[in-house]
Amino acid sequence: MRMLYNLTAGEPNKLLKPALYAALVNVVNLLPFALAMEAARIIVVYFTEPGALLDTGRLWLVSGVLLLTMPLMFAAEVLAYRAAYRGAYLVSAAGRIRLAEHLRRIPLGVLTSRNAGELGNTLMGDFSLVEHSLAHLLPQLAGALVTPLLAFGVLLFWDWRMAAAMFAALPVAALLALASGRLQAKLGGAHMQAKLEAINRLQEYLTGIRTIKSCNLTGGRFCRLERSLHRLMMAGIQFEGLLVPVVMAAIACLRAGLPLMIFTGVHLLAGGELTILAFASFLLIGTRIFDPLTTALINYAELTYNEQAGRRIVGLYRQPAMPGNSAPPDRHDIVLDQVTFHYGGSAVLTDVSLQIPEGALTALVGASGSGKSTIFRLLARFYDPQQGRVLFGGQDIKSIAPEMLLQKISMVFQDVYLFQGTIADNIRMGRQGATQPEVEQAARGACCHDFIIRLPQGYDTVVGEGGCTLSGGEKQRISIARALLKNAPVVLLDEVTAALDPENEREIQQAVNVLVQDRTVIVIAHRLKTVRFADQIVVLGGGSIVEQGRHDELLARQGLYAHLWELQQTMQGWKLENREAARRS
Ligand SMILES: Nc1ncnc2c1ncn2[C@@H]1O[C@H](COP(=O)(O)OP(=O)(O)OP(=O)(O)O)[C@@H](O)[C@H]1O
Repeated sequence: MRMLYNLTAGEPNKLLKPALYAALVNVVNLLPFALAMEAARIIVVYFTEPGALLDTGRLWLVSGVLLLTMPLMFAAEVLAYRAAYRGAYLVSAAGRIRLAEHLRRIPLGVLTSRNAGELGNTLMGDFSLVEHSLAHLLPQLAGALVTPLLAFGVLLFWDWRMAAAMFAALPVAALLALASGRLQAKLGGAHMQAKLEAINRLQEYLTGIRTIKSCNLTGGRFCRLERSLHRLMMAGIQFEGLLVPVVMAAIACLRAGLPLMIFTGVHLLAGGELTILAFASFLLIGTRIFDPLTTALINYAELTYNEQAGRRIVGLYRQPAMPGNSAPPDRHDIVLDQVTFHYGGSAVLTDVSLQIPEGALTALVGASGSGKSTIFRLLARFYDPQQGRVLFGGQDIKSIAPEMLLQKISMVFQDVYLFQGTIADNIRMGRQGATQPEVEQAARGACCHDFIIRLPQGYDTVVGEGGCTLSGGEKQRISIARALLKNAPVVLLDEVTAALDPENEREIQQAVNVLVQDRTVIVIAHRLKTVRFADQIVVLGGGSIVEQGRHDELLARQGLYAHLWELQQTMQGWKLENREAARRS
């Protein structure tokens, strides 16, 4: 039952209709066979019973009915085909959307613990295997079992000795099939693992191709990919090589029923315990009955492999979504109340308490790895803290629906991802349904209108994968335009001007100034001079808040902030001196 549940990606009820139709097809397909048997009986009677006449009237009737069964078989096949395909495509299409939706609602940590290639494979590859099982394998299996079961019932009634001989080897074949299922699960798991690793290596190779080329790593990196592809090949060979003999042995066992039945038939015939007609009928049935059973055996082996794909899908469905379904309040102050958080290892934040007033600019500073981005992730509820609370407008954010919370927050990161589509579409991601003038107004505010209209297709220029490439500064301004269009009351800003040329920096600073007006702003500052005028500066270190206050207060305290400030001032001087020295030499 669990296998069926997994194979249908948690929707076994969707299998009912296709399986019923498949069984119907198999029953209808028995009709010509039964009619042929009746024709054979009429002819045998004519030849074996002295003085018997050839019943041509009945033979005509049998032929007529046989003709009529053809459209019936056709109709049954079409119905079964449609039921199977529709059911399968509906399950996979709706399932993919449902899973993608669900992924949005589960903690980011669950997703980042898996590779993007692995998730992509589940959404596409695993659903394809489920689709194939639903459209072909399961209906075929259901149908393939109906015919022999029916036949066994009829034959048992007719002559139990012949029926028993015909199916004598079935239990051994069934045991071998179960063993092949186990083997399939084990080897199939290893094969799937090798496949996922190859997908991940391929993705790594393609994503990092620029770095690989620039570092001249082509040889080394290609080896990694080549090794994983080789492992995949070996896993495939092992999988097929070990499994095929077991499946073939099960099929051979099954087919051994035919000679067994013939021996029994000859023995009974010689003893006068079986008529020629019965023997001929058993022979006829015997040559046909093992084909569906062979199909069932092969399908079972394949289904065991596909079940793992279904199990991965069901496993993701079962990941609990983040709790909370109430709307966020209208207040926009934020509080971290004794927050402790870790990603699975040691704590990144320990007992951190922080008040972020509404409408104020709060800057987070500290050494690399001190937990600045982690605080962002907690505020946006990508993760929930293990201890303590994050309060948004006085309300615990665990009770707020994640997507409703995100409506209140705009985020601008250093790494901007542009989706495949036009520039207008990319800005409109801030607010779906925004009009073209609204998009342009946001672009003007973010100082990107001028460069956009200089592009060949203006706002309709395609960017992202395969599209036009924008510079880092241009991408950042697009992401600020998105945030402006979203018009959220809280802005999380990862210092976006780092590593930009002065012209870009000036434009972005201008755009940021528009974005942060009258909003609650939390900014991660890498260069302290950019947040000199913040309402409060929070200095992080060793997983907790080391200092907190305004720029001047912190400088006067002569603590970590003053030290960092001093360091950054010296760094600038050092660079200039060295350039000067380089010029002189
Ligand atoms: N997804 C993750 N899984 C495990 N550990 C993580 C994860 N993200 C961050 N960390 C670890 O948590 C610590 C804090 O990381 P975080 O990104 O919050 O620091 P940061 O102050 O923003 O650093 P930077 O200034 O370099 O961006 C680091 O030691 C980092 O290695």
